Amino acid sequence: MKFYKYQGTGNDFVVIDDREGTFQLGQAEIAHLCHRRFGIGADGLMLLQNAEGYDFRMVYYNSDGTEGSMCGNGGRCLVRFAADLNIVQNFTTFIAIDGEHHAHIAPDKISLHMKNVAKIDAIEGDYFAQTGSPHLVRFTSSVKDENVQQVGAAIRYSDTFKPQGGTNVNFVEILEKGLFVRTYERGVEDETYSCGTGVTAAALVANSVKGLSSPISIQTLGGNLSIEFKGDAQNGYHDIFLIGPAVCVFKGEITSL
Ligand SMILES: N[C@@H](CCC[C@H](N)C(=O)O)C(=O)O
Repeated sequence: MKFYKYQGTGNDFVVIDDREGTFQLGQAEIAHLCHRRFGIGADGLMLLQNAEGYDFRMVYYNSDGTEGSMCGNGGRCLVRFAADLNIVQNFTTFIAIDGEHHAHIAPDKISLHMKNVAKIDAIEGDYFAQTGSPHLVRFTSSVKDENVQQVGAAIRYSDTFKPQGGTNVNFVEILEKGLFVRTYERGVEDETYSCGTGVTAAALVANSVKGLSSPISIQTLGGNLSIEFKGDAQNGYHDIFLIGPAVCVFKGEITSL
């Protein structure tokens, strides 16, 4: 089976062209391919499939092999893949697990339209937003000193989030210009270098609670992103764009599973 490897600010993905609809691997096999010792190594695996009325369908699996909710960086990488395959050029409309998305394509960046966010919830001193995936946002004065793995896992598996299948957890420091965000990702069960739906949640919460205005620059361990949006916490957020680089790293052939 032929595969491609893409990354967007260090959030990395195995990508498969499944327009013929022949992909049949199960959870254990997907987890194996994403394993960084025994497989290709990635935060997730994505399929690009045909979808009537759209340029393509995005199917996203976390690195543990479970089907994930929306992945913002994955969406940006799959748009780049569709452009590399010449399925789309400057603009695309595609369908993902959380509904329709469109994106603008430039050589150095993909601007991905994210779903509207109706509200921000305050939860025990933290904040929660659903940006296609569930995200807790915790402000901190020094994000580099946070134990993202340990504290993130404790929140992800806490009783508060258990009924809804857990949550992703973002630690957010306000910088002179923008935010520095580190994310514990559900389904990877570790910190990733960047999380698109996570930085989107962080930006909207920063607007709602700290008054930062659009566009908001985001620093992650894997590089820089930008979030544009309209609206506010009272009336909800719309026209939200996740903007940043997405590139093909290499391609190859899967020879054993
Ligand atoms: N890396 C992603 C988020 C992926 C979804 C998440 N792990 C989940 O299933 O909750 C992003 O860039 O948004």
